[in-house]
Amino acid sequence: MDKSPETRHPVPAFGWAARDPSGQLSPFNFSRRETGEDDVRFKVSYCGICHTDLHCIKNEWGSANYPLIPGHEITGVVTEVGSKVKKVKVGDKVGVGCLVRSCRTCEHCANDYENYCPKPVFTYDAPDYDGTVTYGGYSDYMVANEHFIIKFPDNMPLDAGAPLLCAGITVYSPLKYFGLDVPGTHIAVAGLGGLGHVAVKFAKAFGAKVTVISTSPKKKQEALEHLGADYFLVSSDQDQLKAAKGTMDGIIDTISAPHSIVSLTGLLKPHGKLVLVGLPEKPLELPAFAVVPGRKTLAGSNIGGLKETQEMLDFAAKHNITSDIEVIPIDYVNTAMERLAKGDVRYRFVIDIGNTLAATKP
Ligand SMILES: NC(=O)c1ccc[n+]([C@@H]2O[C@H](COP(=O)([O-])OP(=O)(O)OC[C@H]3O[C@@H](n4cnc5c(N)ncnc54)[C@H](O)[C@@H]3O)[C@@H](O)[C@H]2O)c1
Ligand SMILES: [Zn+2]
Ligand SMILES: [Zn+2]
Repeated sequence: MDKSPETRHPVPAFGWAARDPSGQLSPFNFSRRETGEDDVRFKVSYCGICHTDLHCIKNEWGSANYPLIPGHEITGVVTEVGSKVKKVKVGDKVGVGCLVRSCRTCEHCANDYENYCPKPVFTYDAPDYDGTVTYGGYSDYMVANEHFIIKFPDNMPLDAGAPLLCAGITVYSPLKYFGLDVPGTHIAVAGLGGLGHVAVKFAKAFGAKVTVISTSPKKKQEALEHLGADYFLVSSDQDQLKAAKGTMDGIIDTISAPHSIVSLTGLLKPHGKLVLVGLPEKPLELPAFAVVPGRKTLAGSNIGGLKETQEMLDFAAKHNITSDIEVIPIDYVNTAMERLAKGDVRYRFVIDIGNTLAATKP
């Protein structure tokens, strides 16, 4: 097989790629496949910057292959559909999240959990079934099988809606699955970044009482007044942790860096559930005493299936939930990554691909 990214497929494409673990992104010519009979092609309008993009371009999980075009919160407008496509038509507003293929035959795919398929193809830096590598949404056009296309409701904006395709579903899915979507439940959200701030919005929409757990006291006023959280807890404040001990039904842990599990499980009621969605690059320490007394559950959750992603987006549209975003041009992306590493973003960077990418083409 032709290994050159530029000529591997018939359709020329352009994006920004990282070339090595410095994570610096720069213009990159590559190629995409033609629109197959089950495929949808769309012009990318916006792409969110997930912390996973940052972990990946810097090879923090040790699995990166370069050149790597990140981006899995991708929205745009359909430009071409294959002959068998029924879901959408040219001109429709659509999105693609973290997955672009799965086996579609295993028990997990059959149960709409493509995200737990043993043969998933992630949207970037993943081997596709034809042996080529996937490239993400910091690029001009996307092409994907219609099953992996999410339809955008009319009132859901393509910019502030984009982060829901990863951040949104990643927190919505565990709230539902672990029974934390019940009115009156006390939920904590640990880490108030891209995932965390939408977790607060979904938990409030489910009728929960919400505590934000953050390292930064500076975020308190905004969490309470703007995001609608009920309480705010500074994770380093032992007195506050003590006062909140044993009060929570569930915690969605979105923290991207190594941190203490035991100080979080201590906040749970007996039978409470701590659900990890953040993916720090180093192992977390788990003393048995964190979960055995009180029969607590420590669980994980990874994005969501396609049916649930559509359900999440429709729910968000109905409840006016979008991400709080800072829209940036593509040539700001390296600065945005530095700021994201420091937690300096309210709360998601979204790249204006549609209006800024083409001008950077060499
Ligand atoms: N499981 C999944 O399906 C999934 C999906 C998307 C992202 N992720 C992972 O989730 C994590 C968060 O992603 P994001 O895009 O929201 O990142 P983000 O950088 O926007 O948010 C992370 C937040 O955690 C805060 N934080 C760091 N250390 C903390 C501590 N000790 N206590 C409290 N807060 C702390 C940061 O200040 C930041 O606000 C990343 O590791 C990412 O890779 C997982
Ligand atoms: Zn993501
Ligand atoms: Zn499968």
